[in-house]
Amino acid sequence: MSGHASPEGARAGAEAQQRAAVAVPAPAWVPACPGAGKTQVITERHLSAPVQPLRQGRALISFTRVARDQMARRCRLAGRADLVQAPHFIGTLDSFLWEFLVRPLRPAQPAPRLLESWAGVKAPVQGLDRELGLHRFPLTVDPSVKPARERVAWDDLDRDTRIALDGSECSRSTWQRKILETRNSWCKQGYYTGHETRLLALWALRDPLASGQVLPPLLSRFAEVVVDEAQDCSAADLAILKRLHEAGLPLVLVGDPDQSIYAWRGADPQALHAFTARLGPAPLRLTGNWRSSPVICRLAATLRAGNRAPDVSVQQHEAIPVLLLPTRFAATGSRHQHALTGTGIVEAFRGLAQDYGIPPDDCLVTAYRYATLPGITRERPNANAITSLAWAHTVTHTPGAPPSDLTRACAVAVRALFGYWFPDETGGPDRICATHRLPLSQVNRTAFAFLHSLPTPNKDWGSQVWQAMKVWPPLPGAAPNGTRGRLAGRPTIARPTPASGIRTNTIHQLKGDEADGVLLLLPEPGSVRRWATGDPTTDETLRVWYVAVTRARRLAALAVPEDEADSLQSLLIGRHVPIRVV
Ligand SMILES: Nc1ncnc2c1ncn2[C@@H]1O[C@H](COP(=O)(O)OP(=O)(O)OP(=O)(O)O)[C@@H](O)[C@H]1O
Repeated sequence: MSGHASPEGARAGAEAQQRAAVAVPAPAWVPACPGAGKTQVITERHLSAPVQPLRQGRALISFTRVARDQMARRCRLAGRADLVQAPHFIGTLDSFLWEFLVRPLRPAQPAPRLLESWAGVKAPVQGLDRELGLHRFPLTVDPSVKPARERVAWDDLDRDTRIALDGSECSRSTWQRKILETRNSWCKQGYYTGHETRLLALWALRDPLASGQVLPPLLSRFAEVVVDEAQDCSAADLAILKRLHEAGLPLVLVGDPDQSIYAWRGADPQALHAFTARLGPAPLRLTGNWRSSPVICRLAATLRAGNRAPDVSVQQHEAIPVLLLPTRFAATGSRHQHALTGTGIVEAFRGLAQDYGIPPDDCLVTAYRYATLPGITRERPNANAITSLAWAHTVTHTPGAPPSDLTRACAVAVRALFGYWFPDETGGPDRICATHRLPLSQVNRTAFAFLHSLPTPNKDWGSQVWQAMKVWPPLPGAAPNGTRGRLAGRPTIARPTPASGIRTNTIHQLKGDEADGVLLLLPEPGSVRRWATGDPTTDETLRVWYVAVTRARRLAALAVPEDEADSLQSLLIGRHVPIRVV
């Protein structure tokens, strides 16, 4: 679209690209820039399906439940609730593989269940010199060997788990054996997560007998499978998709390789490139950015591989410069200080955004790591049980907490109470409820009331929680046994921040999101050198920053250590990015 000098030309060009992507026959590869309207294109493609009942459907696959819900909502809003139901399918890749390649081959009893993570059940790895939850050990699949090999992703352990393991006398291979043993025993009880789903899907597609069972129903059900955010596919995901493609399932992959930020979880840009090259005659590119201003498109171009020209900004023509905020970073996020005014960095950003007419609820503050974000209380993914419960407690005392957080908080409390009330039962909460005929609504109400009644987390919270657990009226069937189920340790409590009205989240959590104003915190010393000299092809951190700045519609702001501000300013001026140091 580089030939479209006028705004009208740019818009017409971007619209033509979108129309072409809506209509391209499968198999196809649609690489798209940030803000290209990928979700829009995929939904339009789906909405173009005839209204009469179809023998075959379309599957729309995404990586997050948020994206899934968004696509389903758009279909309903367009008056096409039929497109959300069979023979169509809208869901995550995990649930698609589970539904069509894995579950049909599992024994009917115990009823197979797909868990979001092992954190959903009480699954301790026991028998070694310390006990750690199974969910703390990420597993990966190597699809290049047959049968596909799995292993613990030791490099991806969180800090707490690494520290716990460093103190263990047992070797990594002993741990791995125990971890896989524990996992296998849960699979025998019918529980699986996305990892086992991939492993079993690969096996099913490679085994002639199994694939003879699962492929024909899949091929007859779907005329097309569209995969959104294809850059997030792991090597195992791609191996599965490749098999499906070879079996004749028409695939459309849509994605932005520059936004590939899951290498740590196995995403493999090279494998994606090799696979998509075989998909269609030529990629169908979307190069118009409907979200961001030209200044933001310029800024983003400095963070991506290949020195390509900035994307065309389709509908935003305001020239708010990039704001550069020299910052005194502190060890905790809530103490970061704006150097010029001495106020908190979020407060400073809030004022600046307001000067441009952007209200706080249209702003986002983001950083690579939770730890460096101003500390709204968030659920840490691998926290120990007492810290998770402290998080859950905070959620129930936060006015306007999002419903998804409340649901999770309730689940954390159910796990804690069930651990004490049903210490001998090995199944997940769903199975315990079924065994004791406990209605889920009653369980949730009880857990919520218990959580709400707890004192504010403090250093003696562990014993206070324990006292509260012991006296809370138990549900029918409860059989506590001594101190089993007592939550050990002290909670790690996030520092509450004064309500700024601004959303904060890590960049990985912001995928697909957008806001008028975005502040990216870059507290790590050396960030500017990395920006200037790093190669986004190999340096994932630069791609993560790319995702962050491309969330912004009108205003992008960067907080960097005071002594690095000058170099970032020169770097951006050298790349023709309008900038204002504030
Ligand atoms: N044809 C269009 N007309 C008007 N607005 C559009 C059009 N296409 C997309 N948009 C808007 O542009 C913004 C970006 O779209 P969307 O979120 O679908 O992009 P995306 O390709 O998924 O981006 P990313 O990968 O960066 O998350 C949205 O606000 C969307 O409503």
